[in-house]
Amino acid sequence: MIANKISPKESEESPSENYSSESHTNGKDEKIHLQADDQLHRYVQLSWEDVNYYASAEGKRMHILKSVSGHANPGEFLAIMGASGSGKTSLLNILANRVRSGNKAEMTGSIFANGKDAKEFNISKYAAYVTQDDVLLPVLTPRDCLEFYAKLRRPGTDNERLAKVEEILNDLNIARIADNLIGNTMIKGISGGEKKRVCIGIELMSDPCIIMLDEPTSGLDSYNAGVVVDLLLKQAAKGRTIISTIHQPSSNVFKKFDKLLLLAEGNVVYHGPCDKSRKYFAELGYKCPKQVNPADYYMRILHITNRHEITEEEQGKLDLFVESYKENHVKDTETKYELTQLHEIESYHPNYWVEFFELLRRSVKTSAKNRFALKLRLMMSLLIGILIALIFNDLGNGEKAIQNINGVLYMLAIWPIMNGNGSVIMNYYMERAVFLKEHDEGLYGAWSYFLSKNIIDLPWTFVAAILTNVIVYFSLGLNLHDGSKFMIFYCIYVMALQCGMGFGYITGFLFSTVEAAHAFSTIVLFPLQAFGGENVKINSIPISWRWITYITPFKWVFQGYTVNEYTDWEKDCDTECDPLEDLGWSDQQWQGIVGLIVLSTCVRLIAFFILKLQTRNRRS
Ligand SMILES: Nc1ncnc2c1ncn2[C@@H]1O[C@H](COP(=O)(O)OP(=O)(O)OP(=O)(O)O)[C@@H](O)[C@H]1O
Repeated sequence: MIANKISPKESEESPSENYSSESHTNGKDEKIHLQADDQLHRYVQLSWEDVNYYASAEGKRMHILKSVSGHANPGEFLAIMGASGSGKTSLLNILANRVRSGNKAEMTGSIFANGKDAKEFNISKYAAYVTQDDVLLPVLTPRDCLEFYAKLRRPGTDNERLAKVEEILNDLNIARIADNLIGNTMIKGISGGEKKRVCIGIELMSDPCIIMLDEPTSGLDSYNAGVVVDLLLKQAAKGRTIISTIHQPSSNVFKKFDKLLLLAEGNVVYHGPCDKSRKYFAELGYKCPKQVNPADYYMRILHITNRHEITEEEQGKLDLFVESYKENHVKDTETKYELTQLHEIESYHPNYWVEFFELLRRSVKTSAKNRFALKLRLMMSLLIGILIALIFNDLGNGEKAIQNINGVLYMLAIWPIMNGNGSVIMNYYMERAVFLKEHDEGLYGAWSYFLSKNIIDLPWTFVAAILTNVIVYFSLGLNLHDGSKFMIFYCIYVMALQCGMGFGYITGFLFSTVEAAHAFSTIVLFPLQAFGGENVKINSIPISWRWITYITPFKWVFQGYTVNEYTDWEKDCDTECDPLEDLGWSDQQWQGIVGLIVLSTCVRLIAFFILKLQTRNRRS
């Protein structure tokens, strides 16, 4: 075999943009050439030199990767193996350009793609990354997922996109289950191996030259692990470069890998053909018995019980492996594929409206397919309506009626705000991981996502509101002076739901766990209820605290309801009572409504600002 090392300088000097020199092969004609006019169809050899990675945690600086060098060829499957904590994922993330040097982490070294320094262009345009967790929406089908990605990642006509979806479904052997729900622990769906194939399919949608995968077989039985590896080998056979971290492969799976990179405590201890690894370790005095899985054997000999207190024996073994590798390793970058100079390519980006429309379409699908959530929401609205109607069954007359009506109206102010807030938090956390992944990948922007969420919320708020409103309003006989009274009441209720949802978005976007979001929204909304005008009269709130009445949605909703109810009120009242004056506000209907609109708008703008800030921080 011919060992060679090609510097980026050499490649730049290459006259025909062909970076591979004649010395690569016995003759140029043996190379597999690029398909004509297909810019995406590049064969990419990734190599990395002297990569060091340091990270700080709890005041300690750790040297995670120690002068790691290596390469991955097009048409080959490179498996990165090593004990837990050896640095496999760190290396993969660095190669995928997912690690930035900063306060807590520092990375040195160079990465080249076909000889060109990856700092000079964005390697992620050529590479796809499949995370260890399957980040998918459980209520969609594999076809839904692929079609969504096809729309946002692929140029061309709809027919061409659909043809690509079919091609990938067939390639990955998931056409048979393409219309089944993906599922999760609550919803019965496709198997773990099939989910992993959907994740790979999603990445194939952008025709990547390199596919990087973080432990794609973890959690799968040996049969399914074999299926996933076979499918990846099929992709390698098309000239793609496959780099994958692998945890405990079976012997059957192990022998399928073309190349192996073994890490121990951040050091490379073997990098070369997988089938030659047995011989290599045998020569060092560590002969893997015939009937033993080499992957298990290597893990055993490389195992370190406690990396903070390495024993002498462990250190001796580690030194032997590291030094032997340094002395004996011969770099073999020969490949049968034509390697051309890479340059920055423009990824396909549809305009905002396409992003928005596709997100909206997906939200409609997820809402329609999530029948349980839909039924639950409707049942809740119905039950709350019936409960309030039963509790306030007899409103009475005079001052008693005022007290009861205030009570029922205040409950109808609290419920939609709390309900809107809670439902948004629950919904957002169900899809948060998917949103963040897709946004990080640049599939769509925060604006398209936020707008689509706000639009999809609308029909639900109208339906949920009408159920509760009709039951309560008519069974209790609230003000029916004319038809507009009910409509105003209904609109205020819908706006209250919308405002509550806005609060839900703020807390959802602020916190990374659903528990923290619920706790925070309770801490904020609960005290705000006290300033709504029913518990403590506005006039008796100290002046220095009165500003809170402007930012509490409960007050604006309650004011809107009460003005609507008590103007043209037809209940008997013995005393000279004026319920509105008593509450501390005028009979101007517009005040409550305008207050609510302004507050809802501010809340949504704040939510969007937080989302934008969070997503921008993540991307950078
Ligand atoms: N940003 C970071 N901050 C602190 N420690 C880190 C960071 N990145 C990696 N590490 C530490 O570096 C070591 C290697 O991590 P890495 O995830 O790369 O290992 P791994 O071989 O993939 O392990 P596993 O197989 O368990 O996933 C671990 O001890 C990990 O805790």
